[in-house]
Amino acid sequence: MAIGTVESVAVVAVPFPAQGHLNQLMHLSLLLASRGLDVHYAAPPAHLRQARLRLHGWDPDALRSIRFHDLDVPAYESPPPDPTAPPFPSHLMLMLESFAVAARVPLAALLERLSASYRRVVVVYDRLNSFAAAQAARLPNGEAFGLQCVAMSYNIGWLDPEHRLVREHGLQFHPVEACMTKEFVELISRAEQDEENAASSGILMNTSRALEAEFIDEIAAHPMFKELKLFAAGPLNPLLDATARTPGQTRHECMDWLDKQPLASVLYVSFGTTSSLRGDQVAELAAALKGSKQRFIWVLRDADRANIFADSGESRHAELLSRFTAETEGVGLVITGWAPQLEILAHGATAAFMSHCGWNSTMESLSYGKPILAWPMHSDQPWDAELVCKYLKAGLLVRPWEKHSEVVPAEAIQEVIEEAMLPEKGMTIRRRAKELGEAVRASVADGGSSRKGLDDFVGYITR
Ligand SMILES: O=c1ccn([C@@H]2O[C@H](COP(=O)(O)OP(=O)(O)O[C@H]3O[C@H](CO)[C@@H](O)[C@H](O)[C@H]3O)[C@@H](O)[C@H]2O)c(=O)[nH]1
Repeated sequence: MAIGTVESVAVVAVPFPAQGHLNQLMHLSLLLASRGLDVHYAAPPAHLRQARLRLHGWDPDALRSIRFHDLDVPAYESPPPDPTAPPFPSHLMLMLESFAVAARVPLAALLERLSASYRRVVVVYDRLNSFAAAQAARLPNGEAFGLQCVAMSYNIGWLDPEHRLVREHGLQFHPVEACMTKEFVELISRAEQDEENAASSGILMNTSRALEAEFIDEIAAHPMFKELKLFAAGPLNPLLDATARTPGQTRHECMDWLDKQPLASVLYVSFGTTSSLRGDQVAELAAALKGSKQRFIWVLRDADRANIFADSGESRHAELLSRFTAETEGVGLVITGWAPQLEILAHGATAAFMSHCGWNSTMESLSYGKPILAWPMHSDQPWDAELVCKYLKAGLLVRPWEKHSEVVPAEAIQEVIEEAMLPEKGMTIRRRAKELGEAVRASVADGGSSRKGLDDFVGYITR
């Protein structure tokens, strides 16, 4: 597509500044750039750096196909997470509030500049950043689409926790106020209001009909959504092949260890980038991993700070770790830095994923056909755990949400690990996850529903 002519279309991606969101718009941006579109990705400087540094599943050279723009926001505090507090990442709120207010001005300036040289400016904003839709609406040639970064079925429960589909499938939608802070519920409500006022054209969904077809159809018919164009185009995360290698990237040392393990023998344990386990819970999990005698890779890190570069990288579990790694040498690995999650999940030696059920981890695990040992921590995660365990039947619950303020004892964790990992016991969920993995991969292949979703989106914005 020609650059800088009035004939062309510019896509401007405006991610919410937290890892689980930065990466989804980054994957989408790279997919759109690979279709020849001019893609601009705008975020505060530290978050641009973070998104590029933690790019996964893509050759880093692909980043050259996107133009990055700083959305300068005033300095914000970047405190460490408090592992003794409830697990919601409240330490990010100062930055998130400051971003929502301050990013409007530099974004408006960027959009005005682009508006003058492109036929159409398409703003794809994270739905938590609906202020960006309002900025697009001010342009004579602007159009806005929201990116839904969580499960589409989550919207059903949010709109109506007693919805027919929730009831019919025997699912439970836990009240949002019980899963996140009041401040964050307010932030979401403001975003919803902004989105409604800005009259966005539609929503792109990072989900696949292979997982959520009936929820997607229900949303499409809902009065709040039926005027919108909906495109289910997920998973946006790259699907690596069986070699589990990302072209152009240096392989993490844990992959050499995985190469030496038998097929489907390793449990991968990680809780994403917004949860920190209490010290006593870490000790119980360590005892369960050791007691289960299963091979494992455990990513033991605290939640990200608002500015990840303000973190020294030191682990508060150094003492436990030195003992634990000696006791489990040869059986497992602990990673305290950034783990190559996509490569680990793609690898044939990985059998299952103990996860907090962030939507990325859920999609990534299922797209690689790996069952989930679900241990939700906050926000949409309790719903994702319901979806995975009860609806898709590709997981086991480690801890029901009702017990979220309790420490889960080692015996209970170990029992679930054994159920999932031992050949005869875990067979059902492993088989089901494999089937889903195949269906998800088919949906992004030629002729698949998610491939069509992305094609339709590109066709629409370049009309
Ligand atoms: O060492 C690590 C740790 C994480 N990841 C990646 O980081 C992302 C983490 O995202 P996710 O699994 O969604 O967890 P969170 O970071 O907790 O995500 C936040 O954002 C999600 C999308 O909105 C929500 O579903 C979650 O509830 C919310 O906590 C995934 O792509 C992982 O592959 C790595 O590659 N290496």
